[in-house]
Amino acid sequence: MSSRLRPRWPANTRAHATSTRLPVDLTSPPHHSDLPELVPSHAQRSTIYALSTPPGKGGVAVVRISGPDALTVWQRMALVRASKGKEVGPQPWKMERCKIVHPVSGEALDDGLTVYFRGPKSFTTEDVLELHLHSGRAIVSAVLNALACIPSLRLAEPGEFTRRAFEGGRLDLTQVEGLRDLIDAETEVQRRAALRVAEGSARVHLDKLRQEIIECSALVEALIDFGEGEDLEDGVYNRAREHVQRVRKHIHKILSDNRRGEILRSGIRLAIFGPPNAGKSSLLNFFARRDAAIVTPIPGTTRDILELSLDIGGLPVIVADTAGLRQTDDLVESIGVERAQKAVEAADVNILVLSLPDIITKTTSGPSITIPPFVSPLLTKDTLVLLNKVDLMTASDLEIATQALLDFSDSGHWLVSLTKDEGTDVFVADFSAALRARYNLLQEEDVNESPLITHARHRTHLETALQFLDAFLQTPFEQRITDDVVLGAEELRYAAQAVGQISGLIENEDVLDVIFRDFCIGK
Ligand SMILES: Nc1nc2c(ncn2[C@@H]2O[C@H](COP(=O)(O)OP(=O)(O)OP(=O)(O)O)[C@@H](O)[C@H]2O)c(=O)[nH]1
Ligand SMILES: [K+]
Ligand SMILES: [Mg+2]
Repeated sequence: MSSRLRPRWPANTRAHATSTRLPVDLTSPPHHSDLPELVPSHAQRSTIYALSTPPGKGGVAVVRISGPDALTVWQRMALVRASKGKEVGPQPWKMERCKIVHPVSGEALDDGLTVYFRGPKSFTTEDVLELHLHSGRAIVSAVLNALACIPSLRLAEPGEFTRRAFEGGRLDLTQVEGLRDLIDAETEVQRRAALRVAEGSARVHLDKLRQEIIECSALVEALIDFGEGEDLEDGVYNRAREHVQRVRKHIHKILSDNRRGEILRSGIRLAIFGPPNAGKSSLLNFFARRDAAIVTPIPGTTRDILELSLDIGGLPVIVADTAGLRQTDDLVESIGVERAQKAVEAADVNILVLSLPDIITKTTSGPSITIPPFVSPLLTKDTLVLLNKVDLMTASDLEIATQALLDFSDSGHWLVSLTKDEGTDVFVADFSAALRARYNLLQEEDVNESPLITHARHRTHLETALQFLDAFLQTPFEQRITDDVVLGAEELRYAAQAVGQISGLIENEDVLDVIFRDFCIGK
């Protein structure tokens, strides 16, 4: 065996590799084991506590305690009536009625319930105690103050319970994000998608992907171990190459998802646009079911963009009402028109509102539709079109108009009267169906096909992985022999590492801090 290749991961290969060949410099060192140690020693851990339910008056408040002294807290603060012959101690995973008392004075603070979760079978994987109290300001603050009297305890940081669950290996980072998205979910679609991720759908998928890359790198490493100089088996190398090509294709497919997961998580950006007085603000108010925007018969009423986060047919949609598009000398209005154009370009979905009587013209050769000049540049094949004010049309005019509309829009158009509430039911049903179709949510079950990328962070790491795989594929076999097979294996390792980072393997502290900071205290 070549002595140059014998040490599998010489300390200097990384420096060589990152400075000359690799597309991205990952500052973390290459890992020898596939699964870096995630579980830190619990020995020096402090015991944390916090109120885990919203503060204020209510049925129940839950104070959560996690860490090595959870049991001590039970012993000092939970007064259980001991039945004869029974040993007094918490029965793990069972709710027990007790008096909650002050650990120093012994004064009764509340009559409540406790549950003791013995680690590692708990949310944080540590010993966890839950105190279920009556929810009231004085009760909760008395109990929190009492806990503060136990010297080894401290108040939890935001998201610290979840962070411990992550560090204990109970959740990977996608599950942590899924859990946060679940709590933040405002629509059915968001709730279902987040629940799937929290349950580990992305974790499983990514784990498999990472394993596949590791298998590729094992094949290449086999060459390093057994290859004899010029006689390296090209069969093995080609097998690895084919395998890498498959993985590359898979990642590429995940990345070409039209940002579906991210859009569903943060909301579909919908811009309402059209000429003045078409009924754009009326449409926003219709979606919102309240008078959110000013509606008047004066053209140019809306000047600035008005955005609302709404639930439309179970989908999260951020709806923007915009200024009517027209040529104007009014400075304020012209800024509004400019903003409207930008909003249309930035939106995920656009809906054009037109006043039907205003766009139908009767010519000698029959009726025709005229799209106002300011509007037509923004009209694309994906634009949805709402033809409003049908109540102002006579039945015969409407029939003529319908004929003229046949080939009007690829993505669908609807005839409505927003003031008379005509055609609006069909419109809402069709409109949300069109959105669902666009985001692959045709059936309820399709949500179970939850998107893999729900955060920009995931996309970044997958793109990095793709770059490493490409770097590997760029070098042909012949060059590998004379060049450096170790480098090829390393490129694959970096790719595996990048995928692993999505799950939180070797994610850096700053990134973790940002992710957990968005949780509230007690979660
Ligand atoms: N007859 C009739 N009038 C309508 C209908 N929808 C809206 N209108 C009226 O049309 C006028 C303009 O409506 P808006 O919602 O303010 O129109 P807009 O497109 O937001 O107008 P700008 O903000 O000025 O660009 C108001 O007087 C509405 O009451 C409809 O279906 N039928
Ligand atoms: K108006
Ligand atoms: Mg308006």
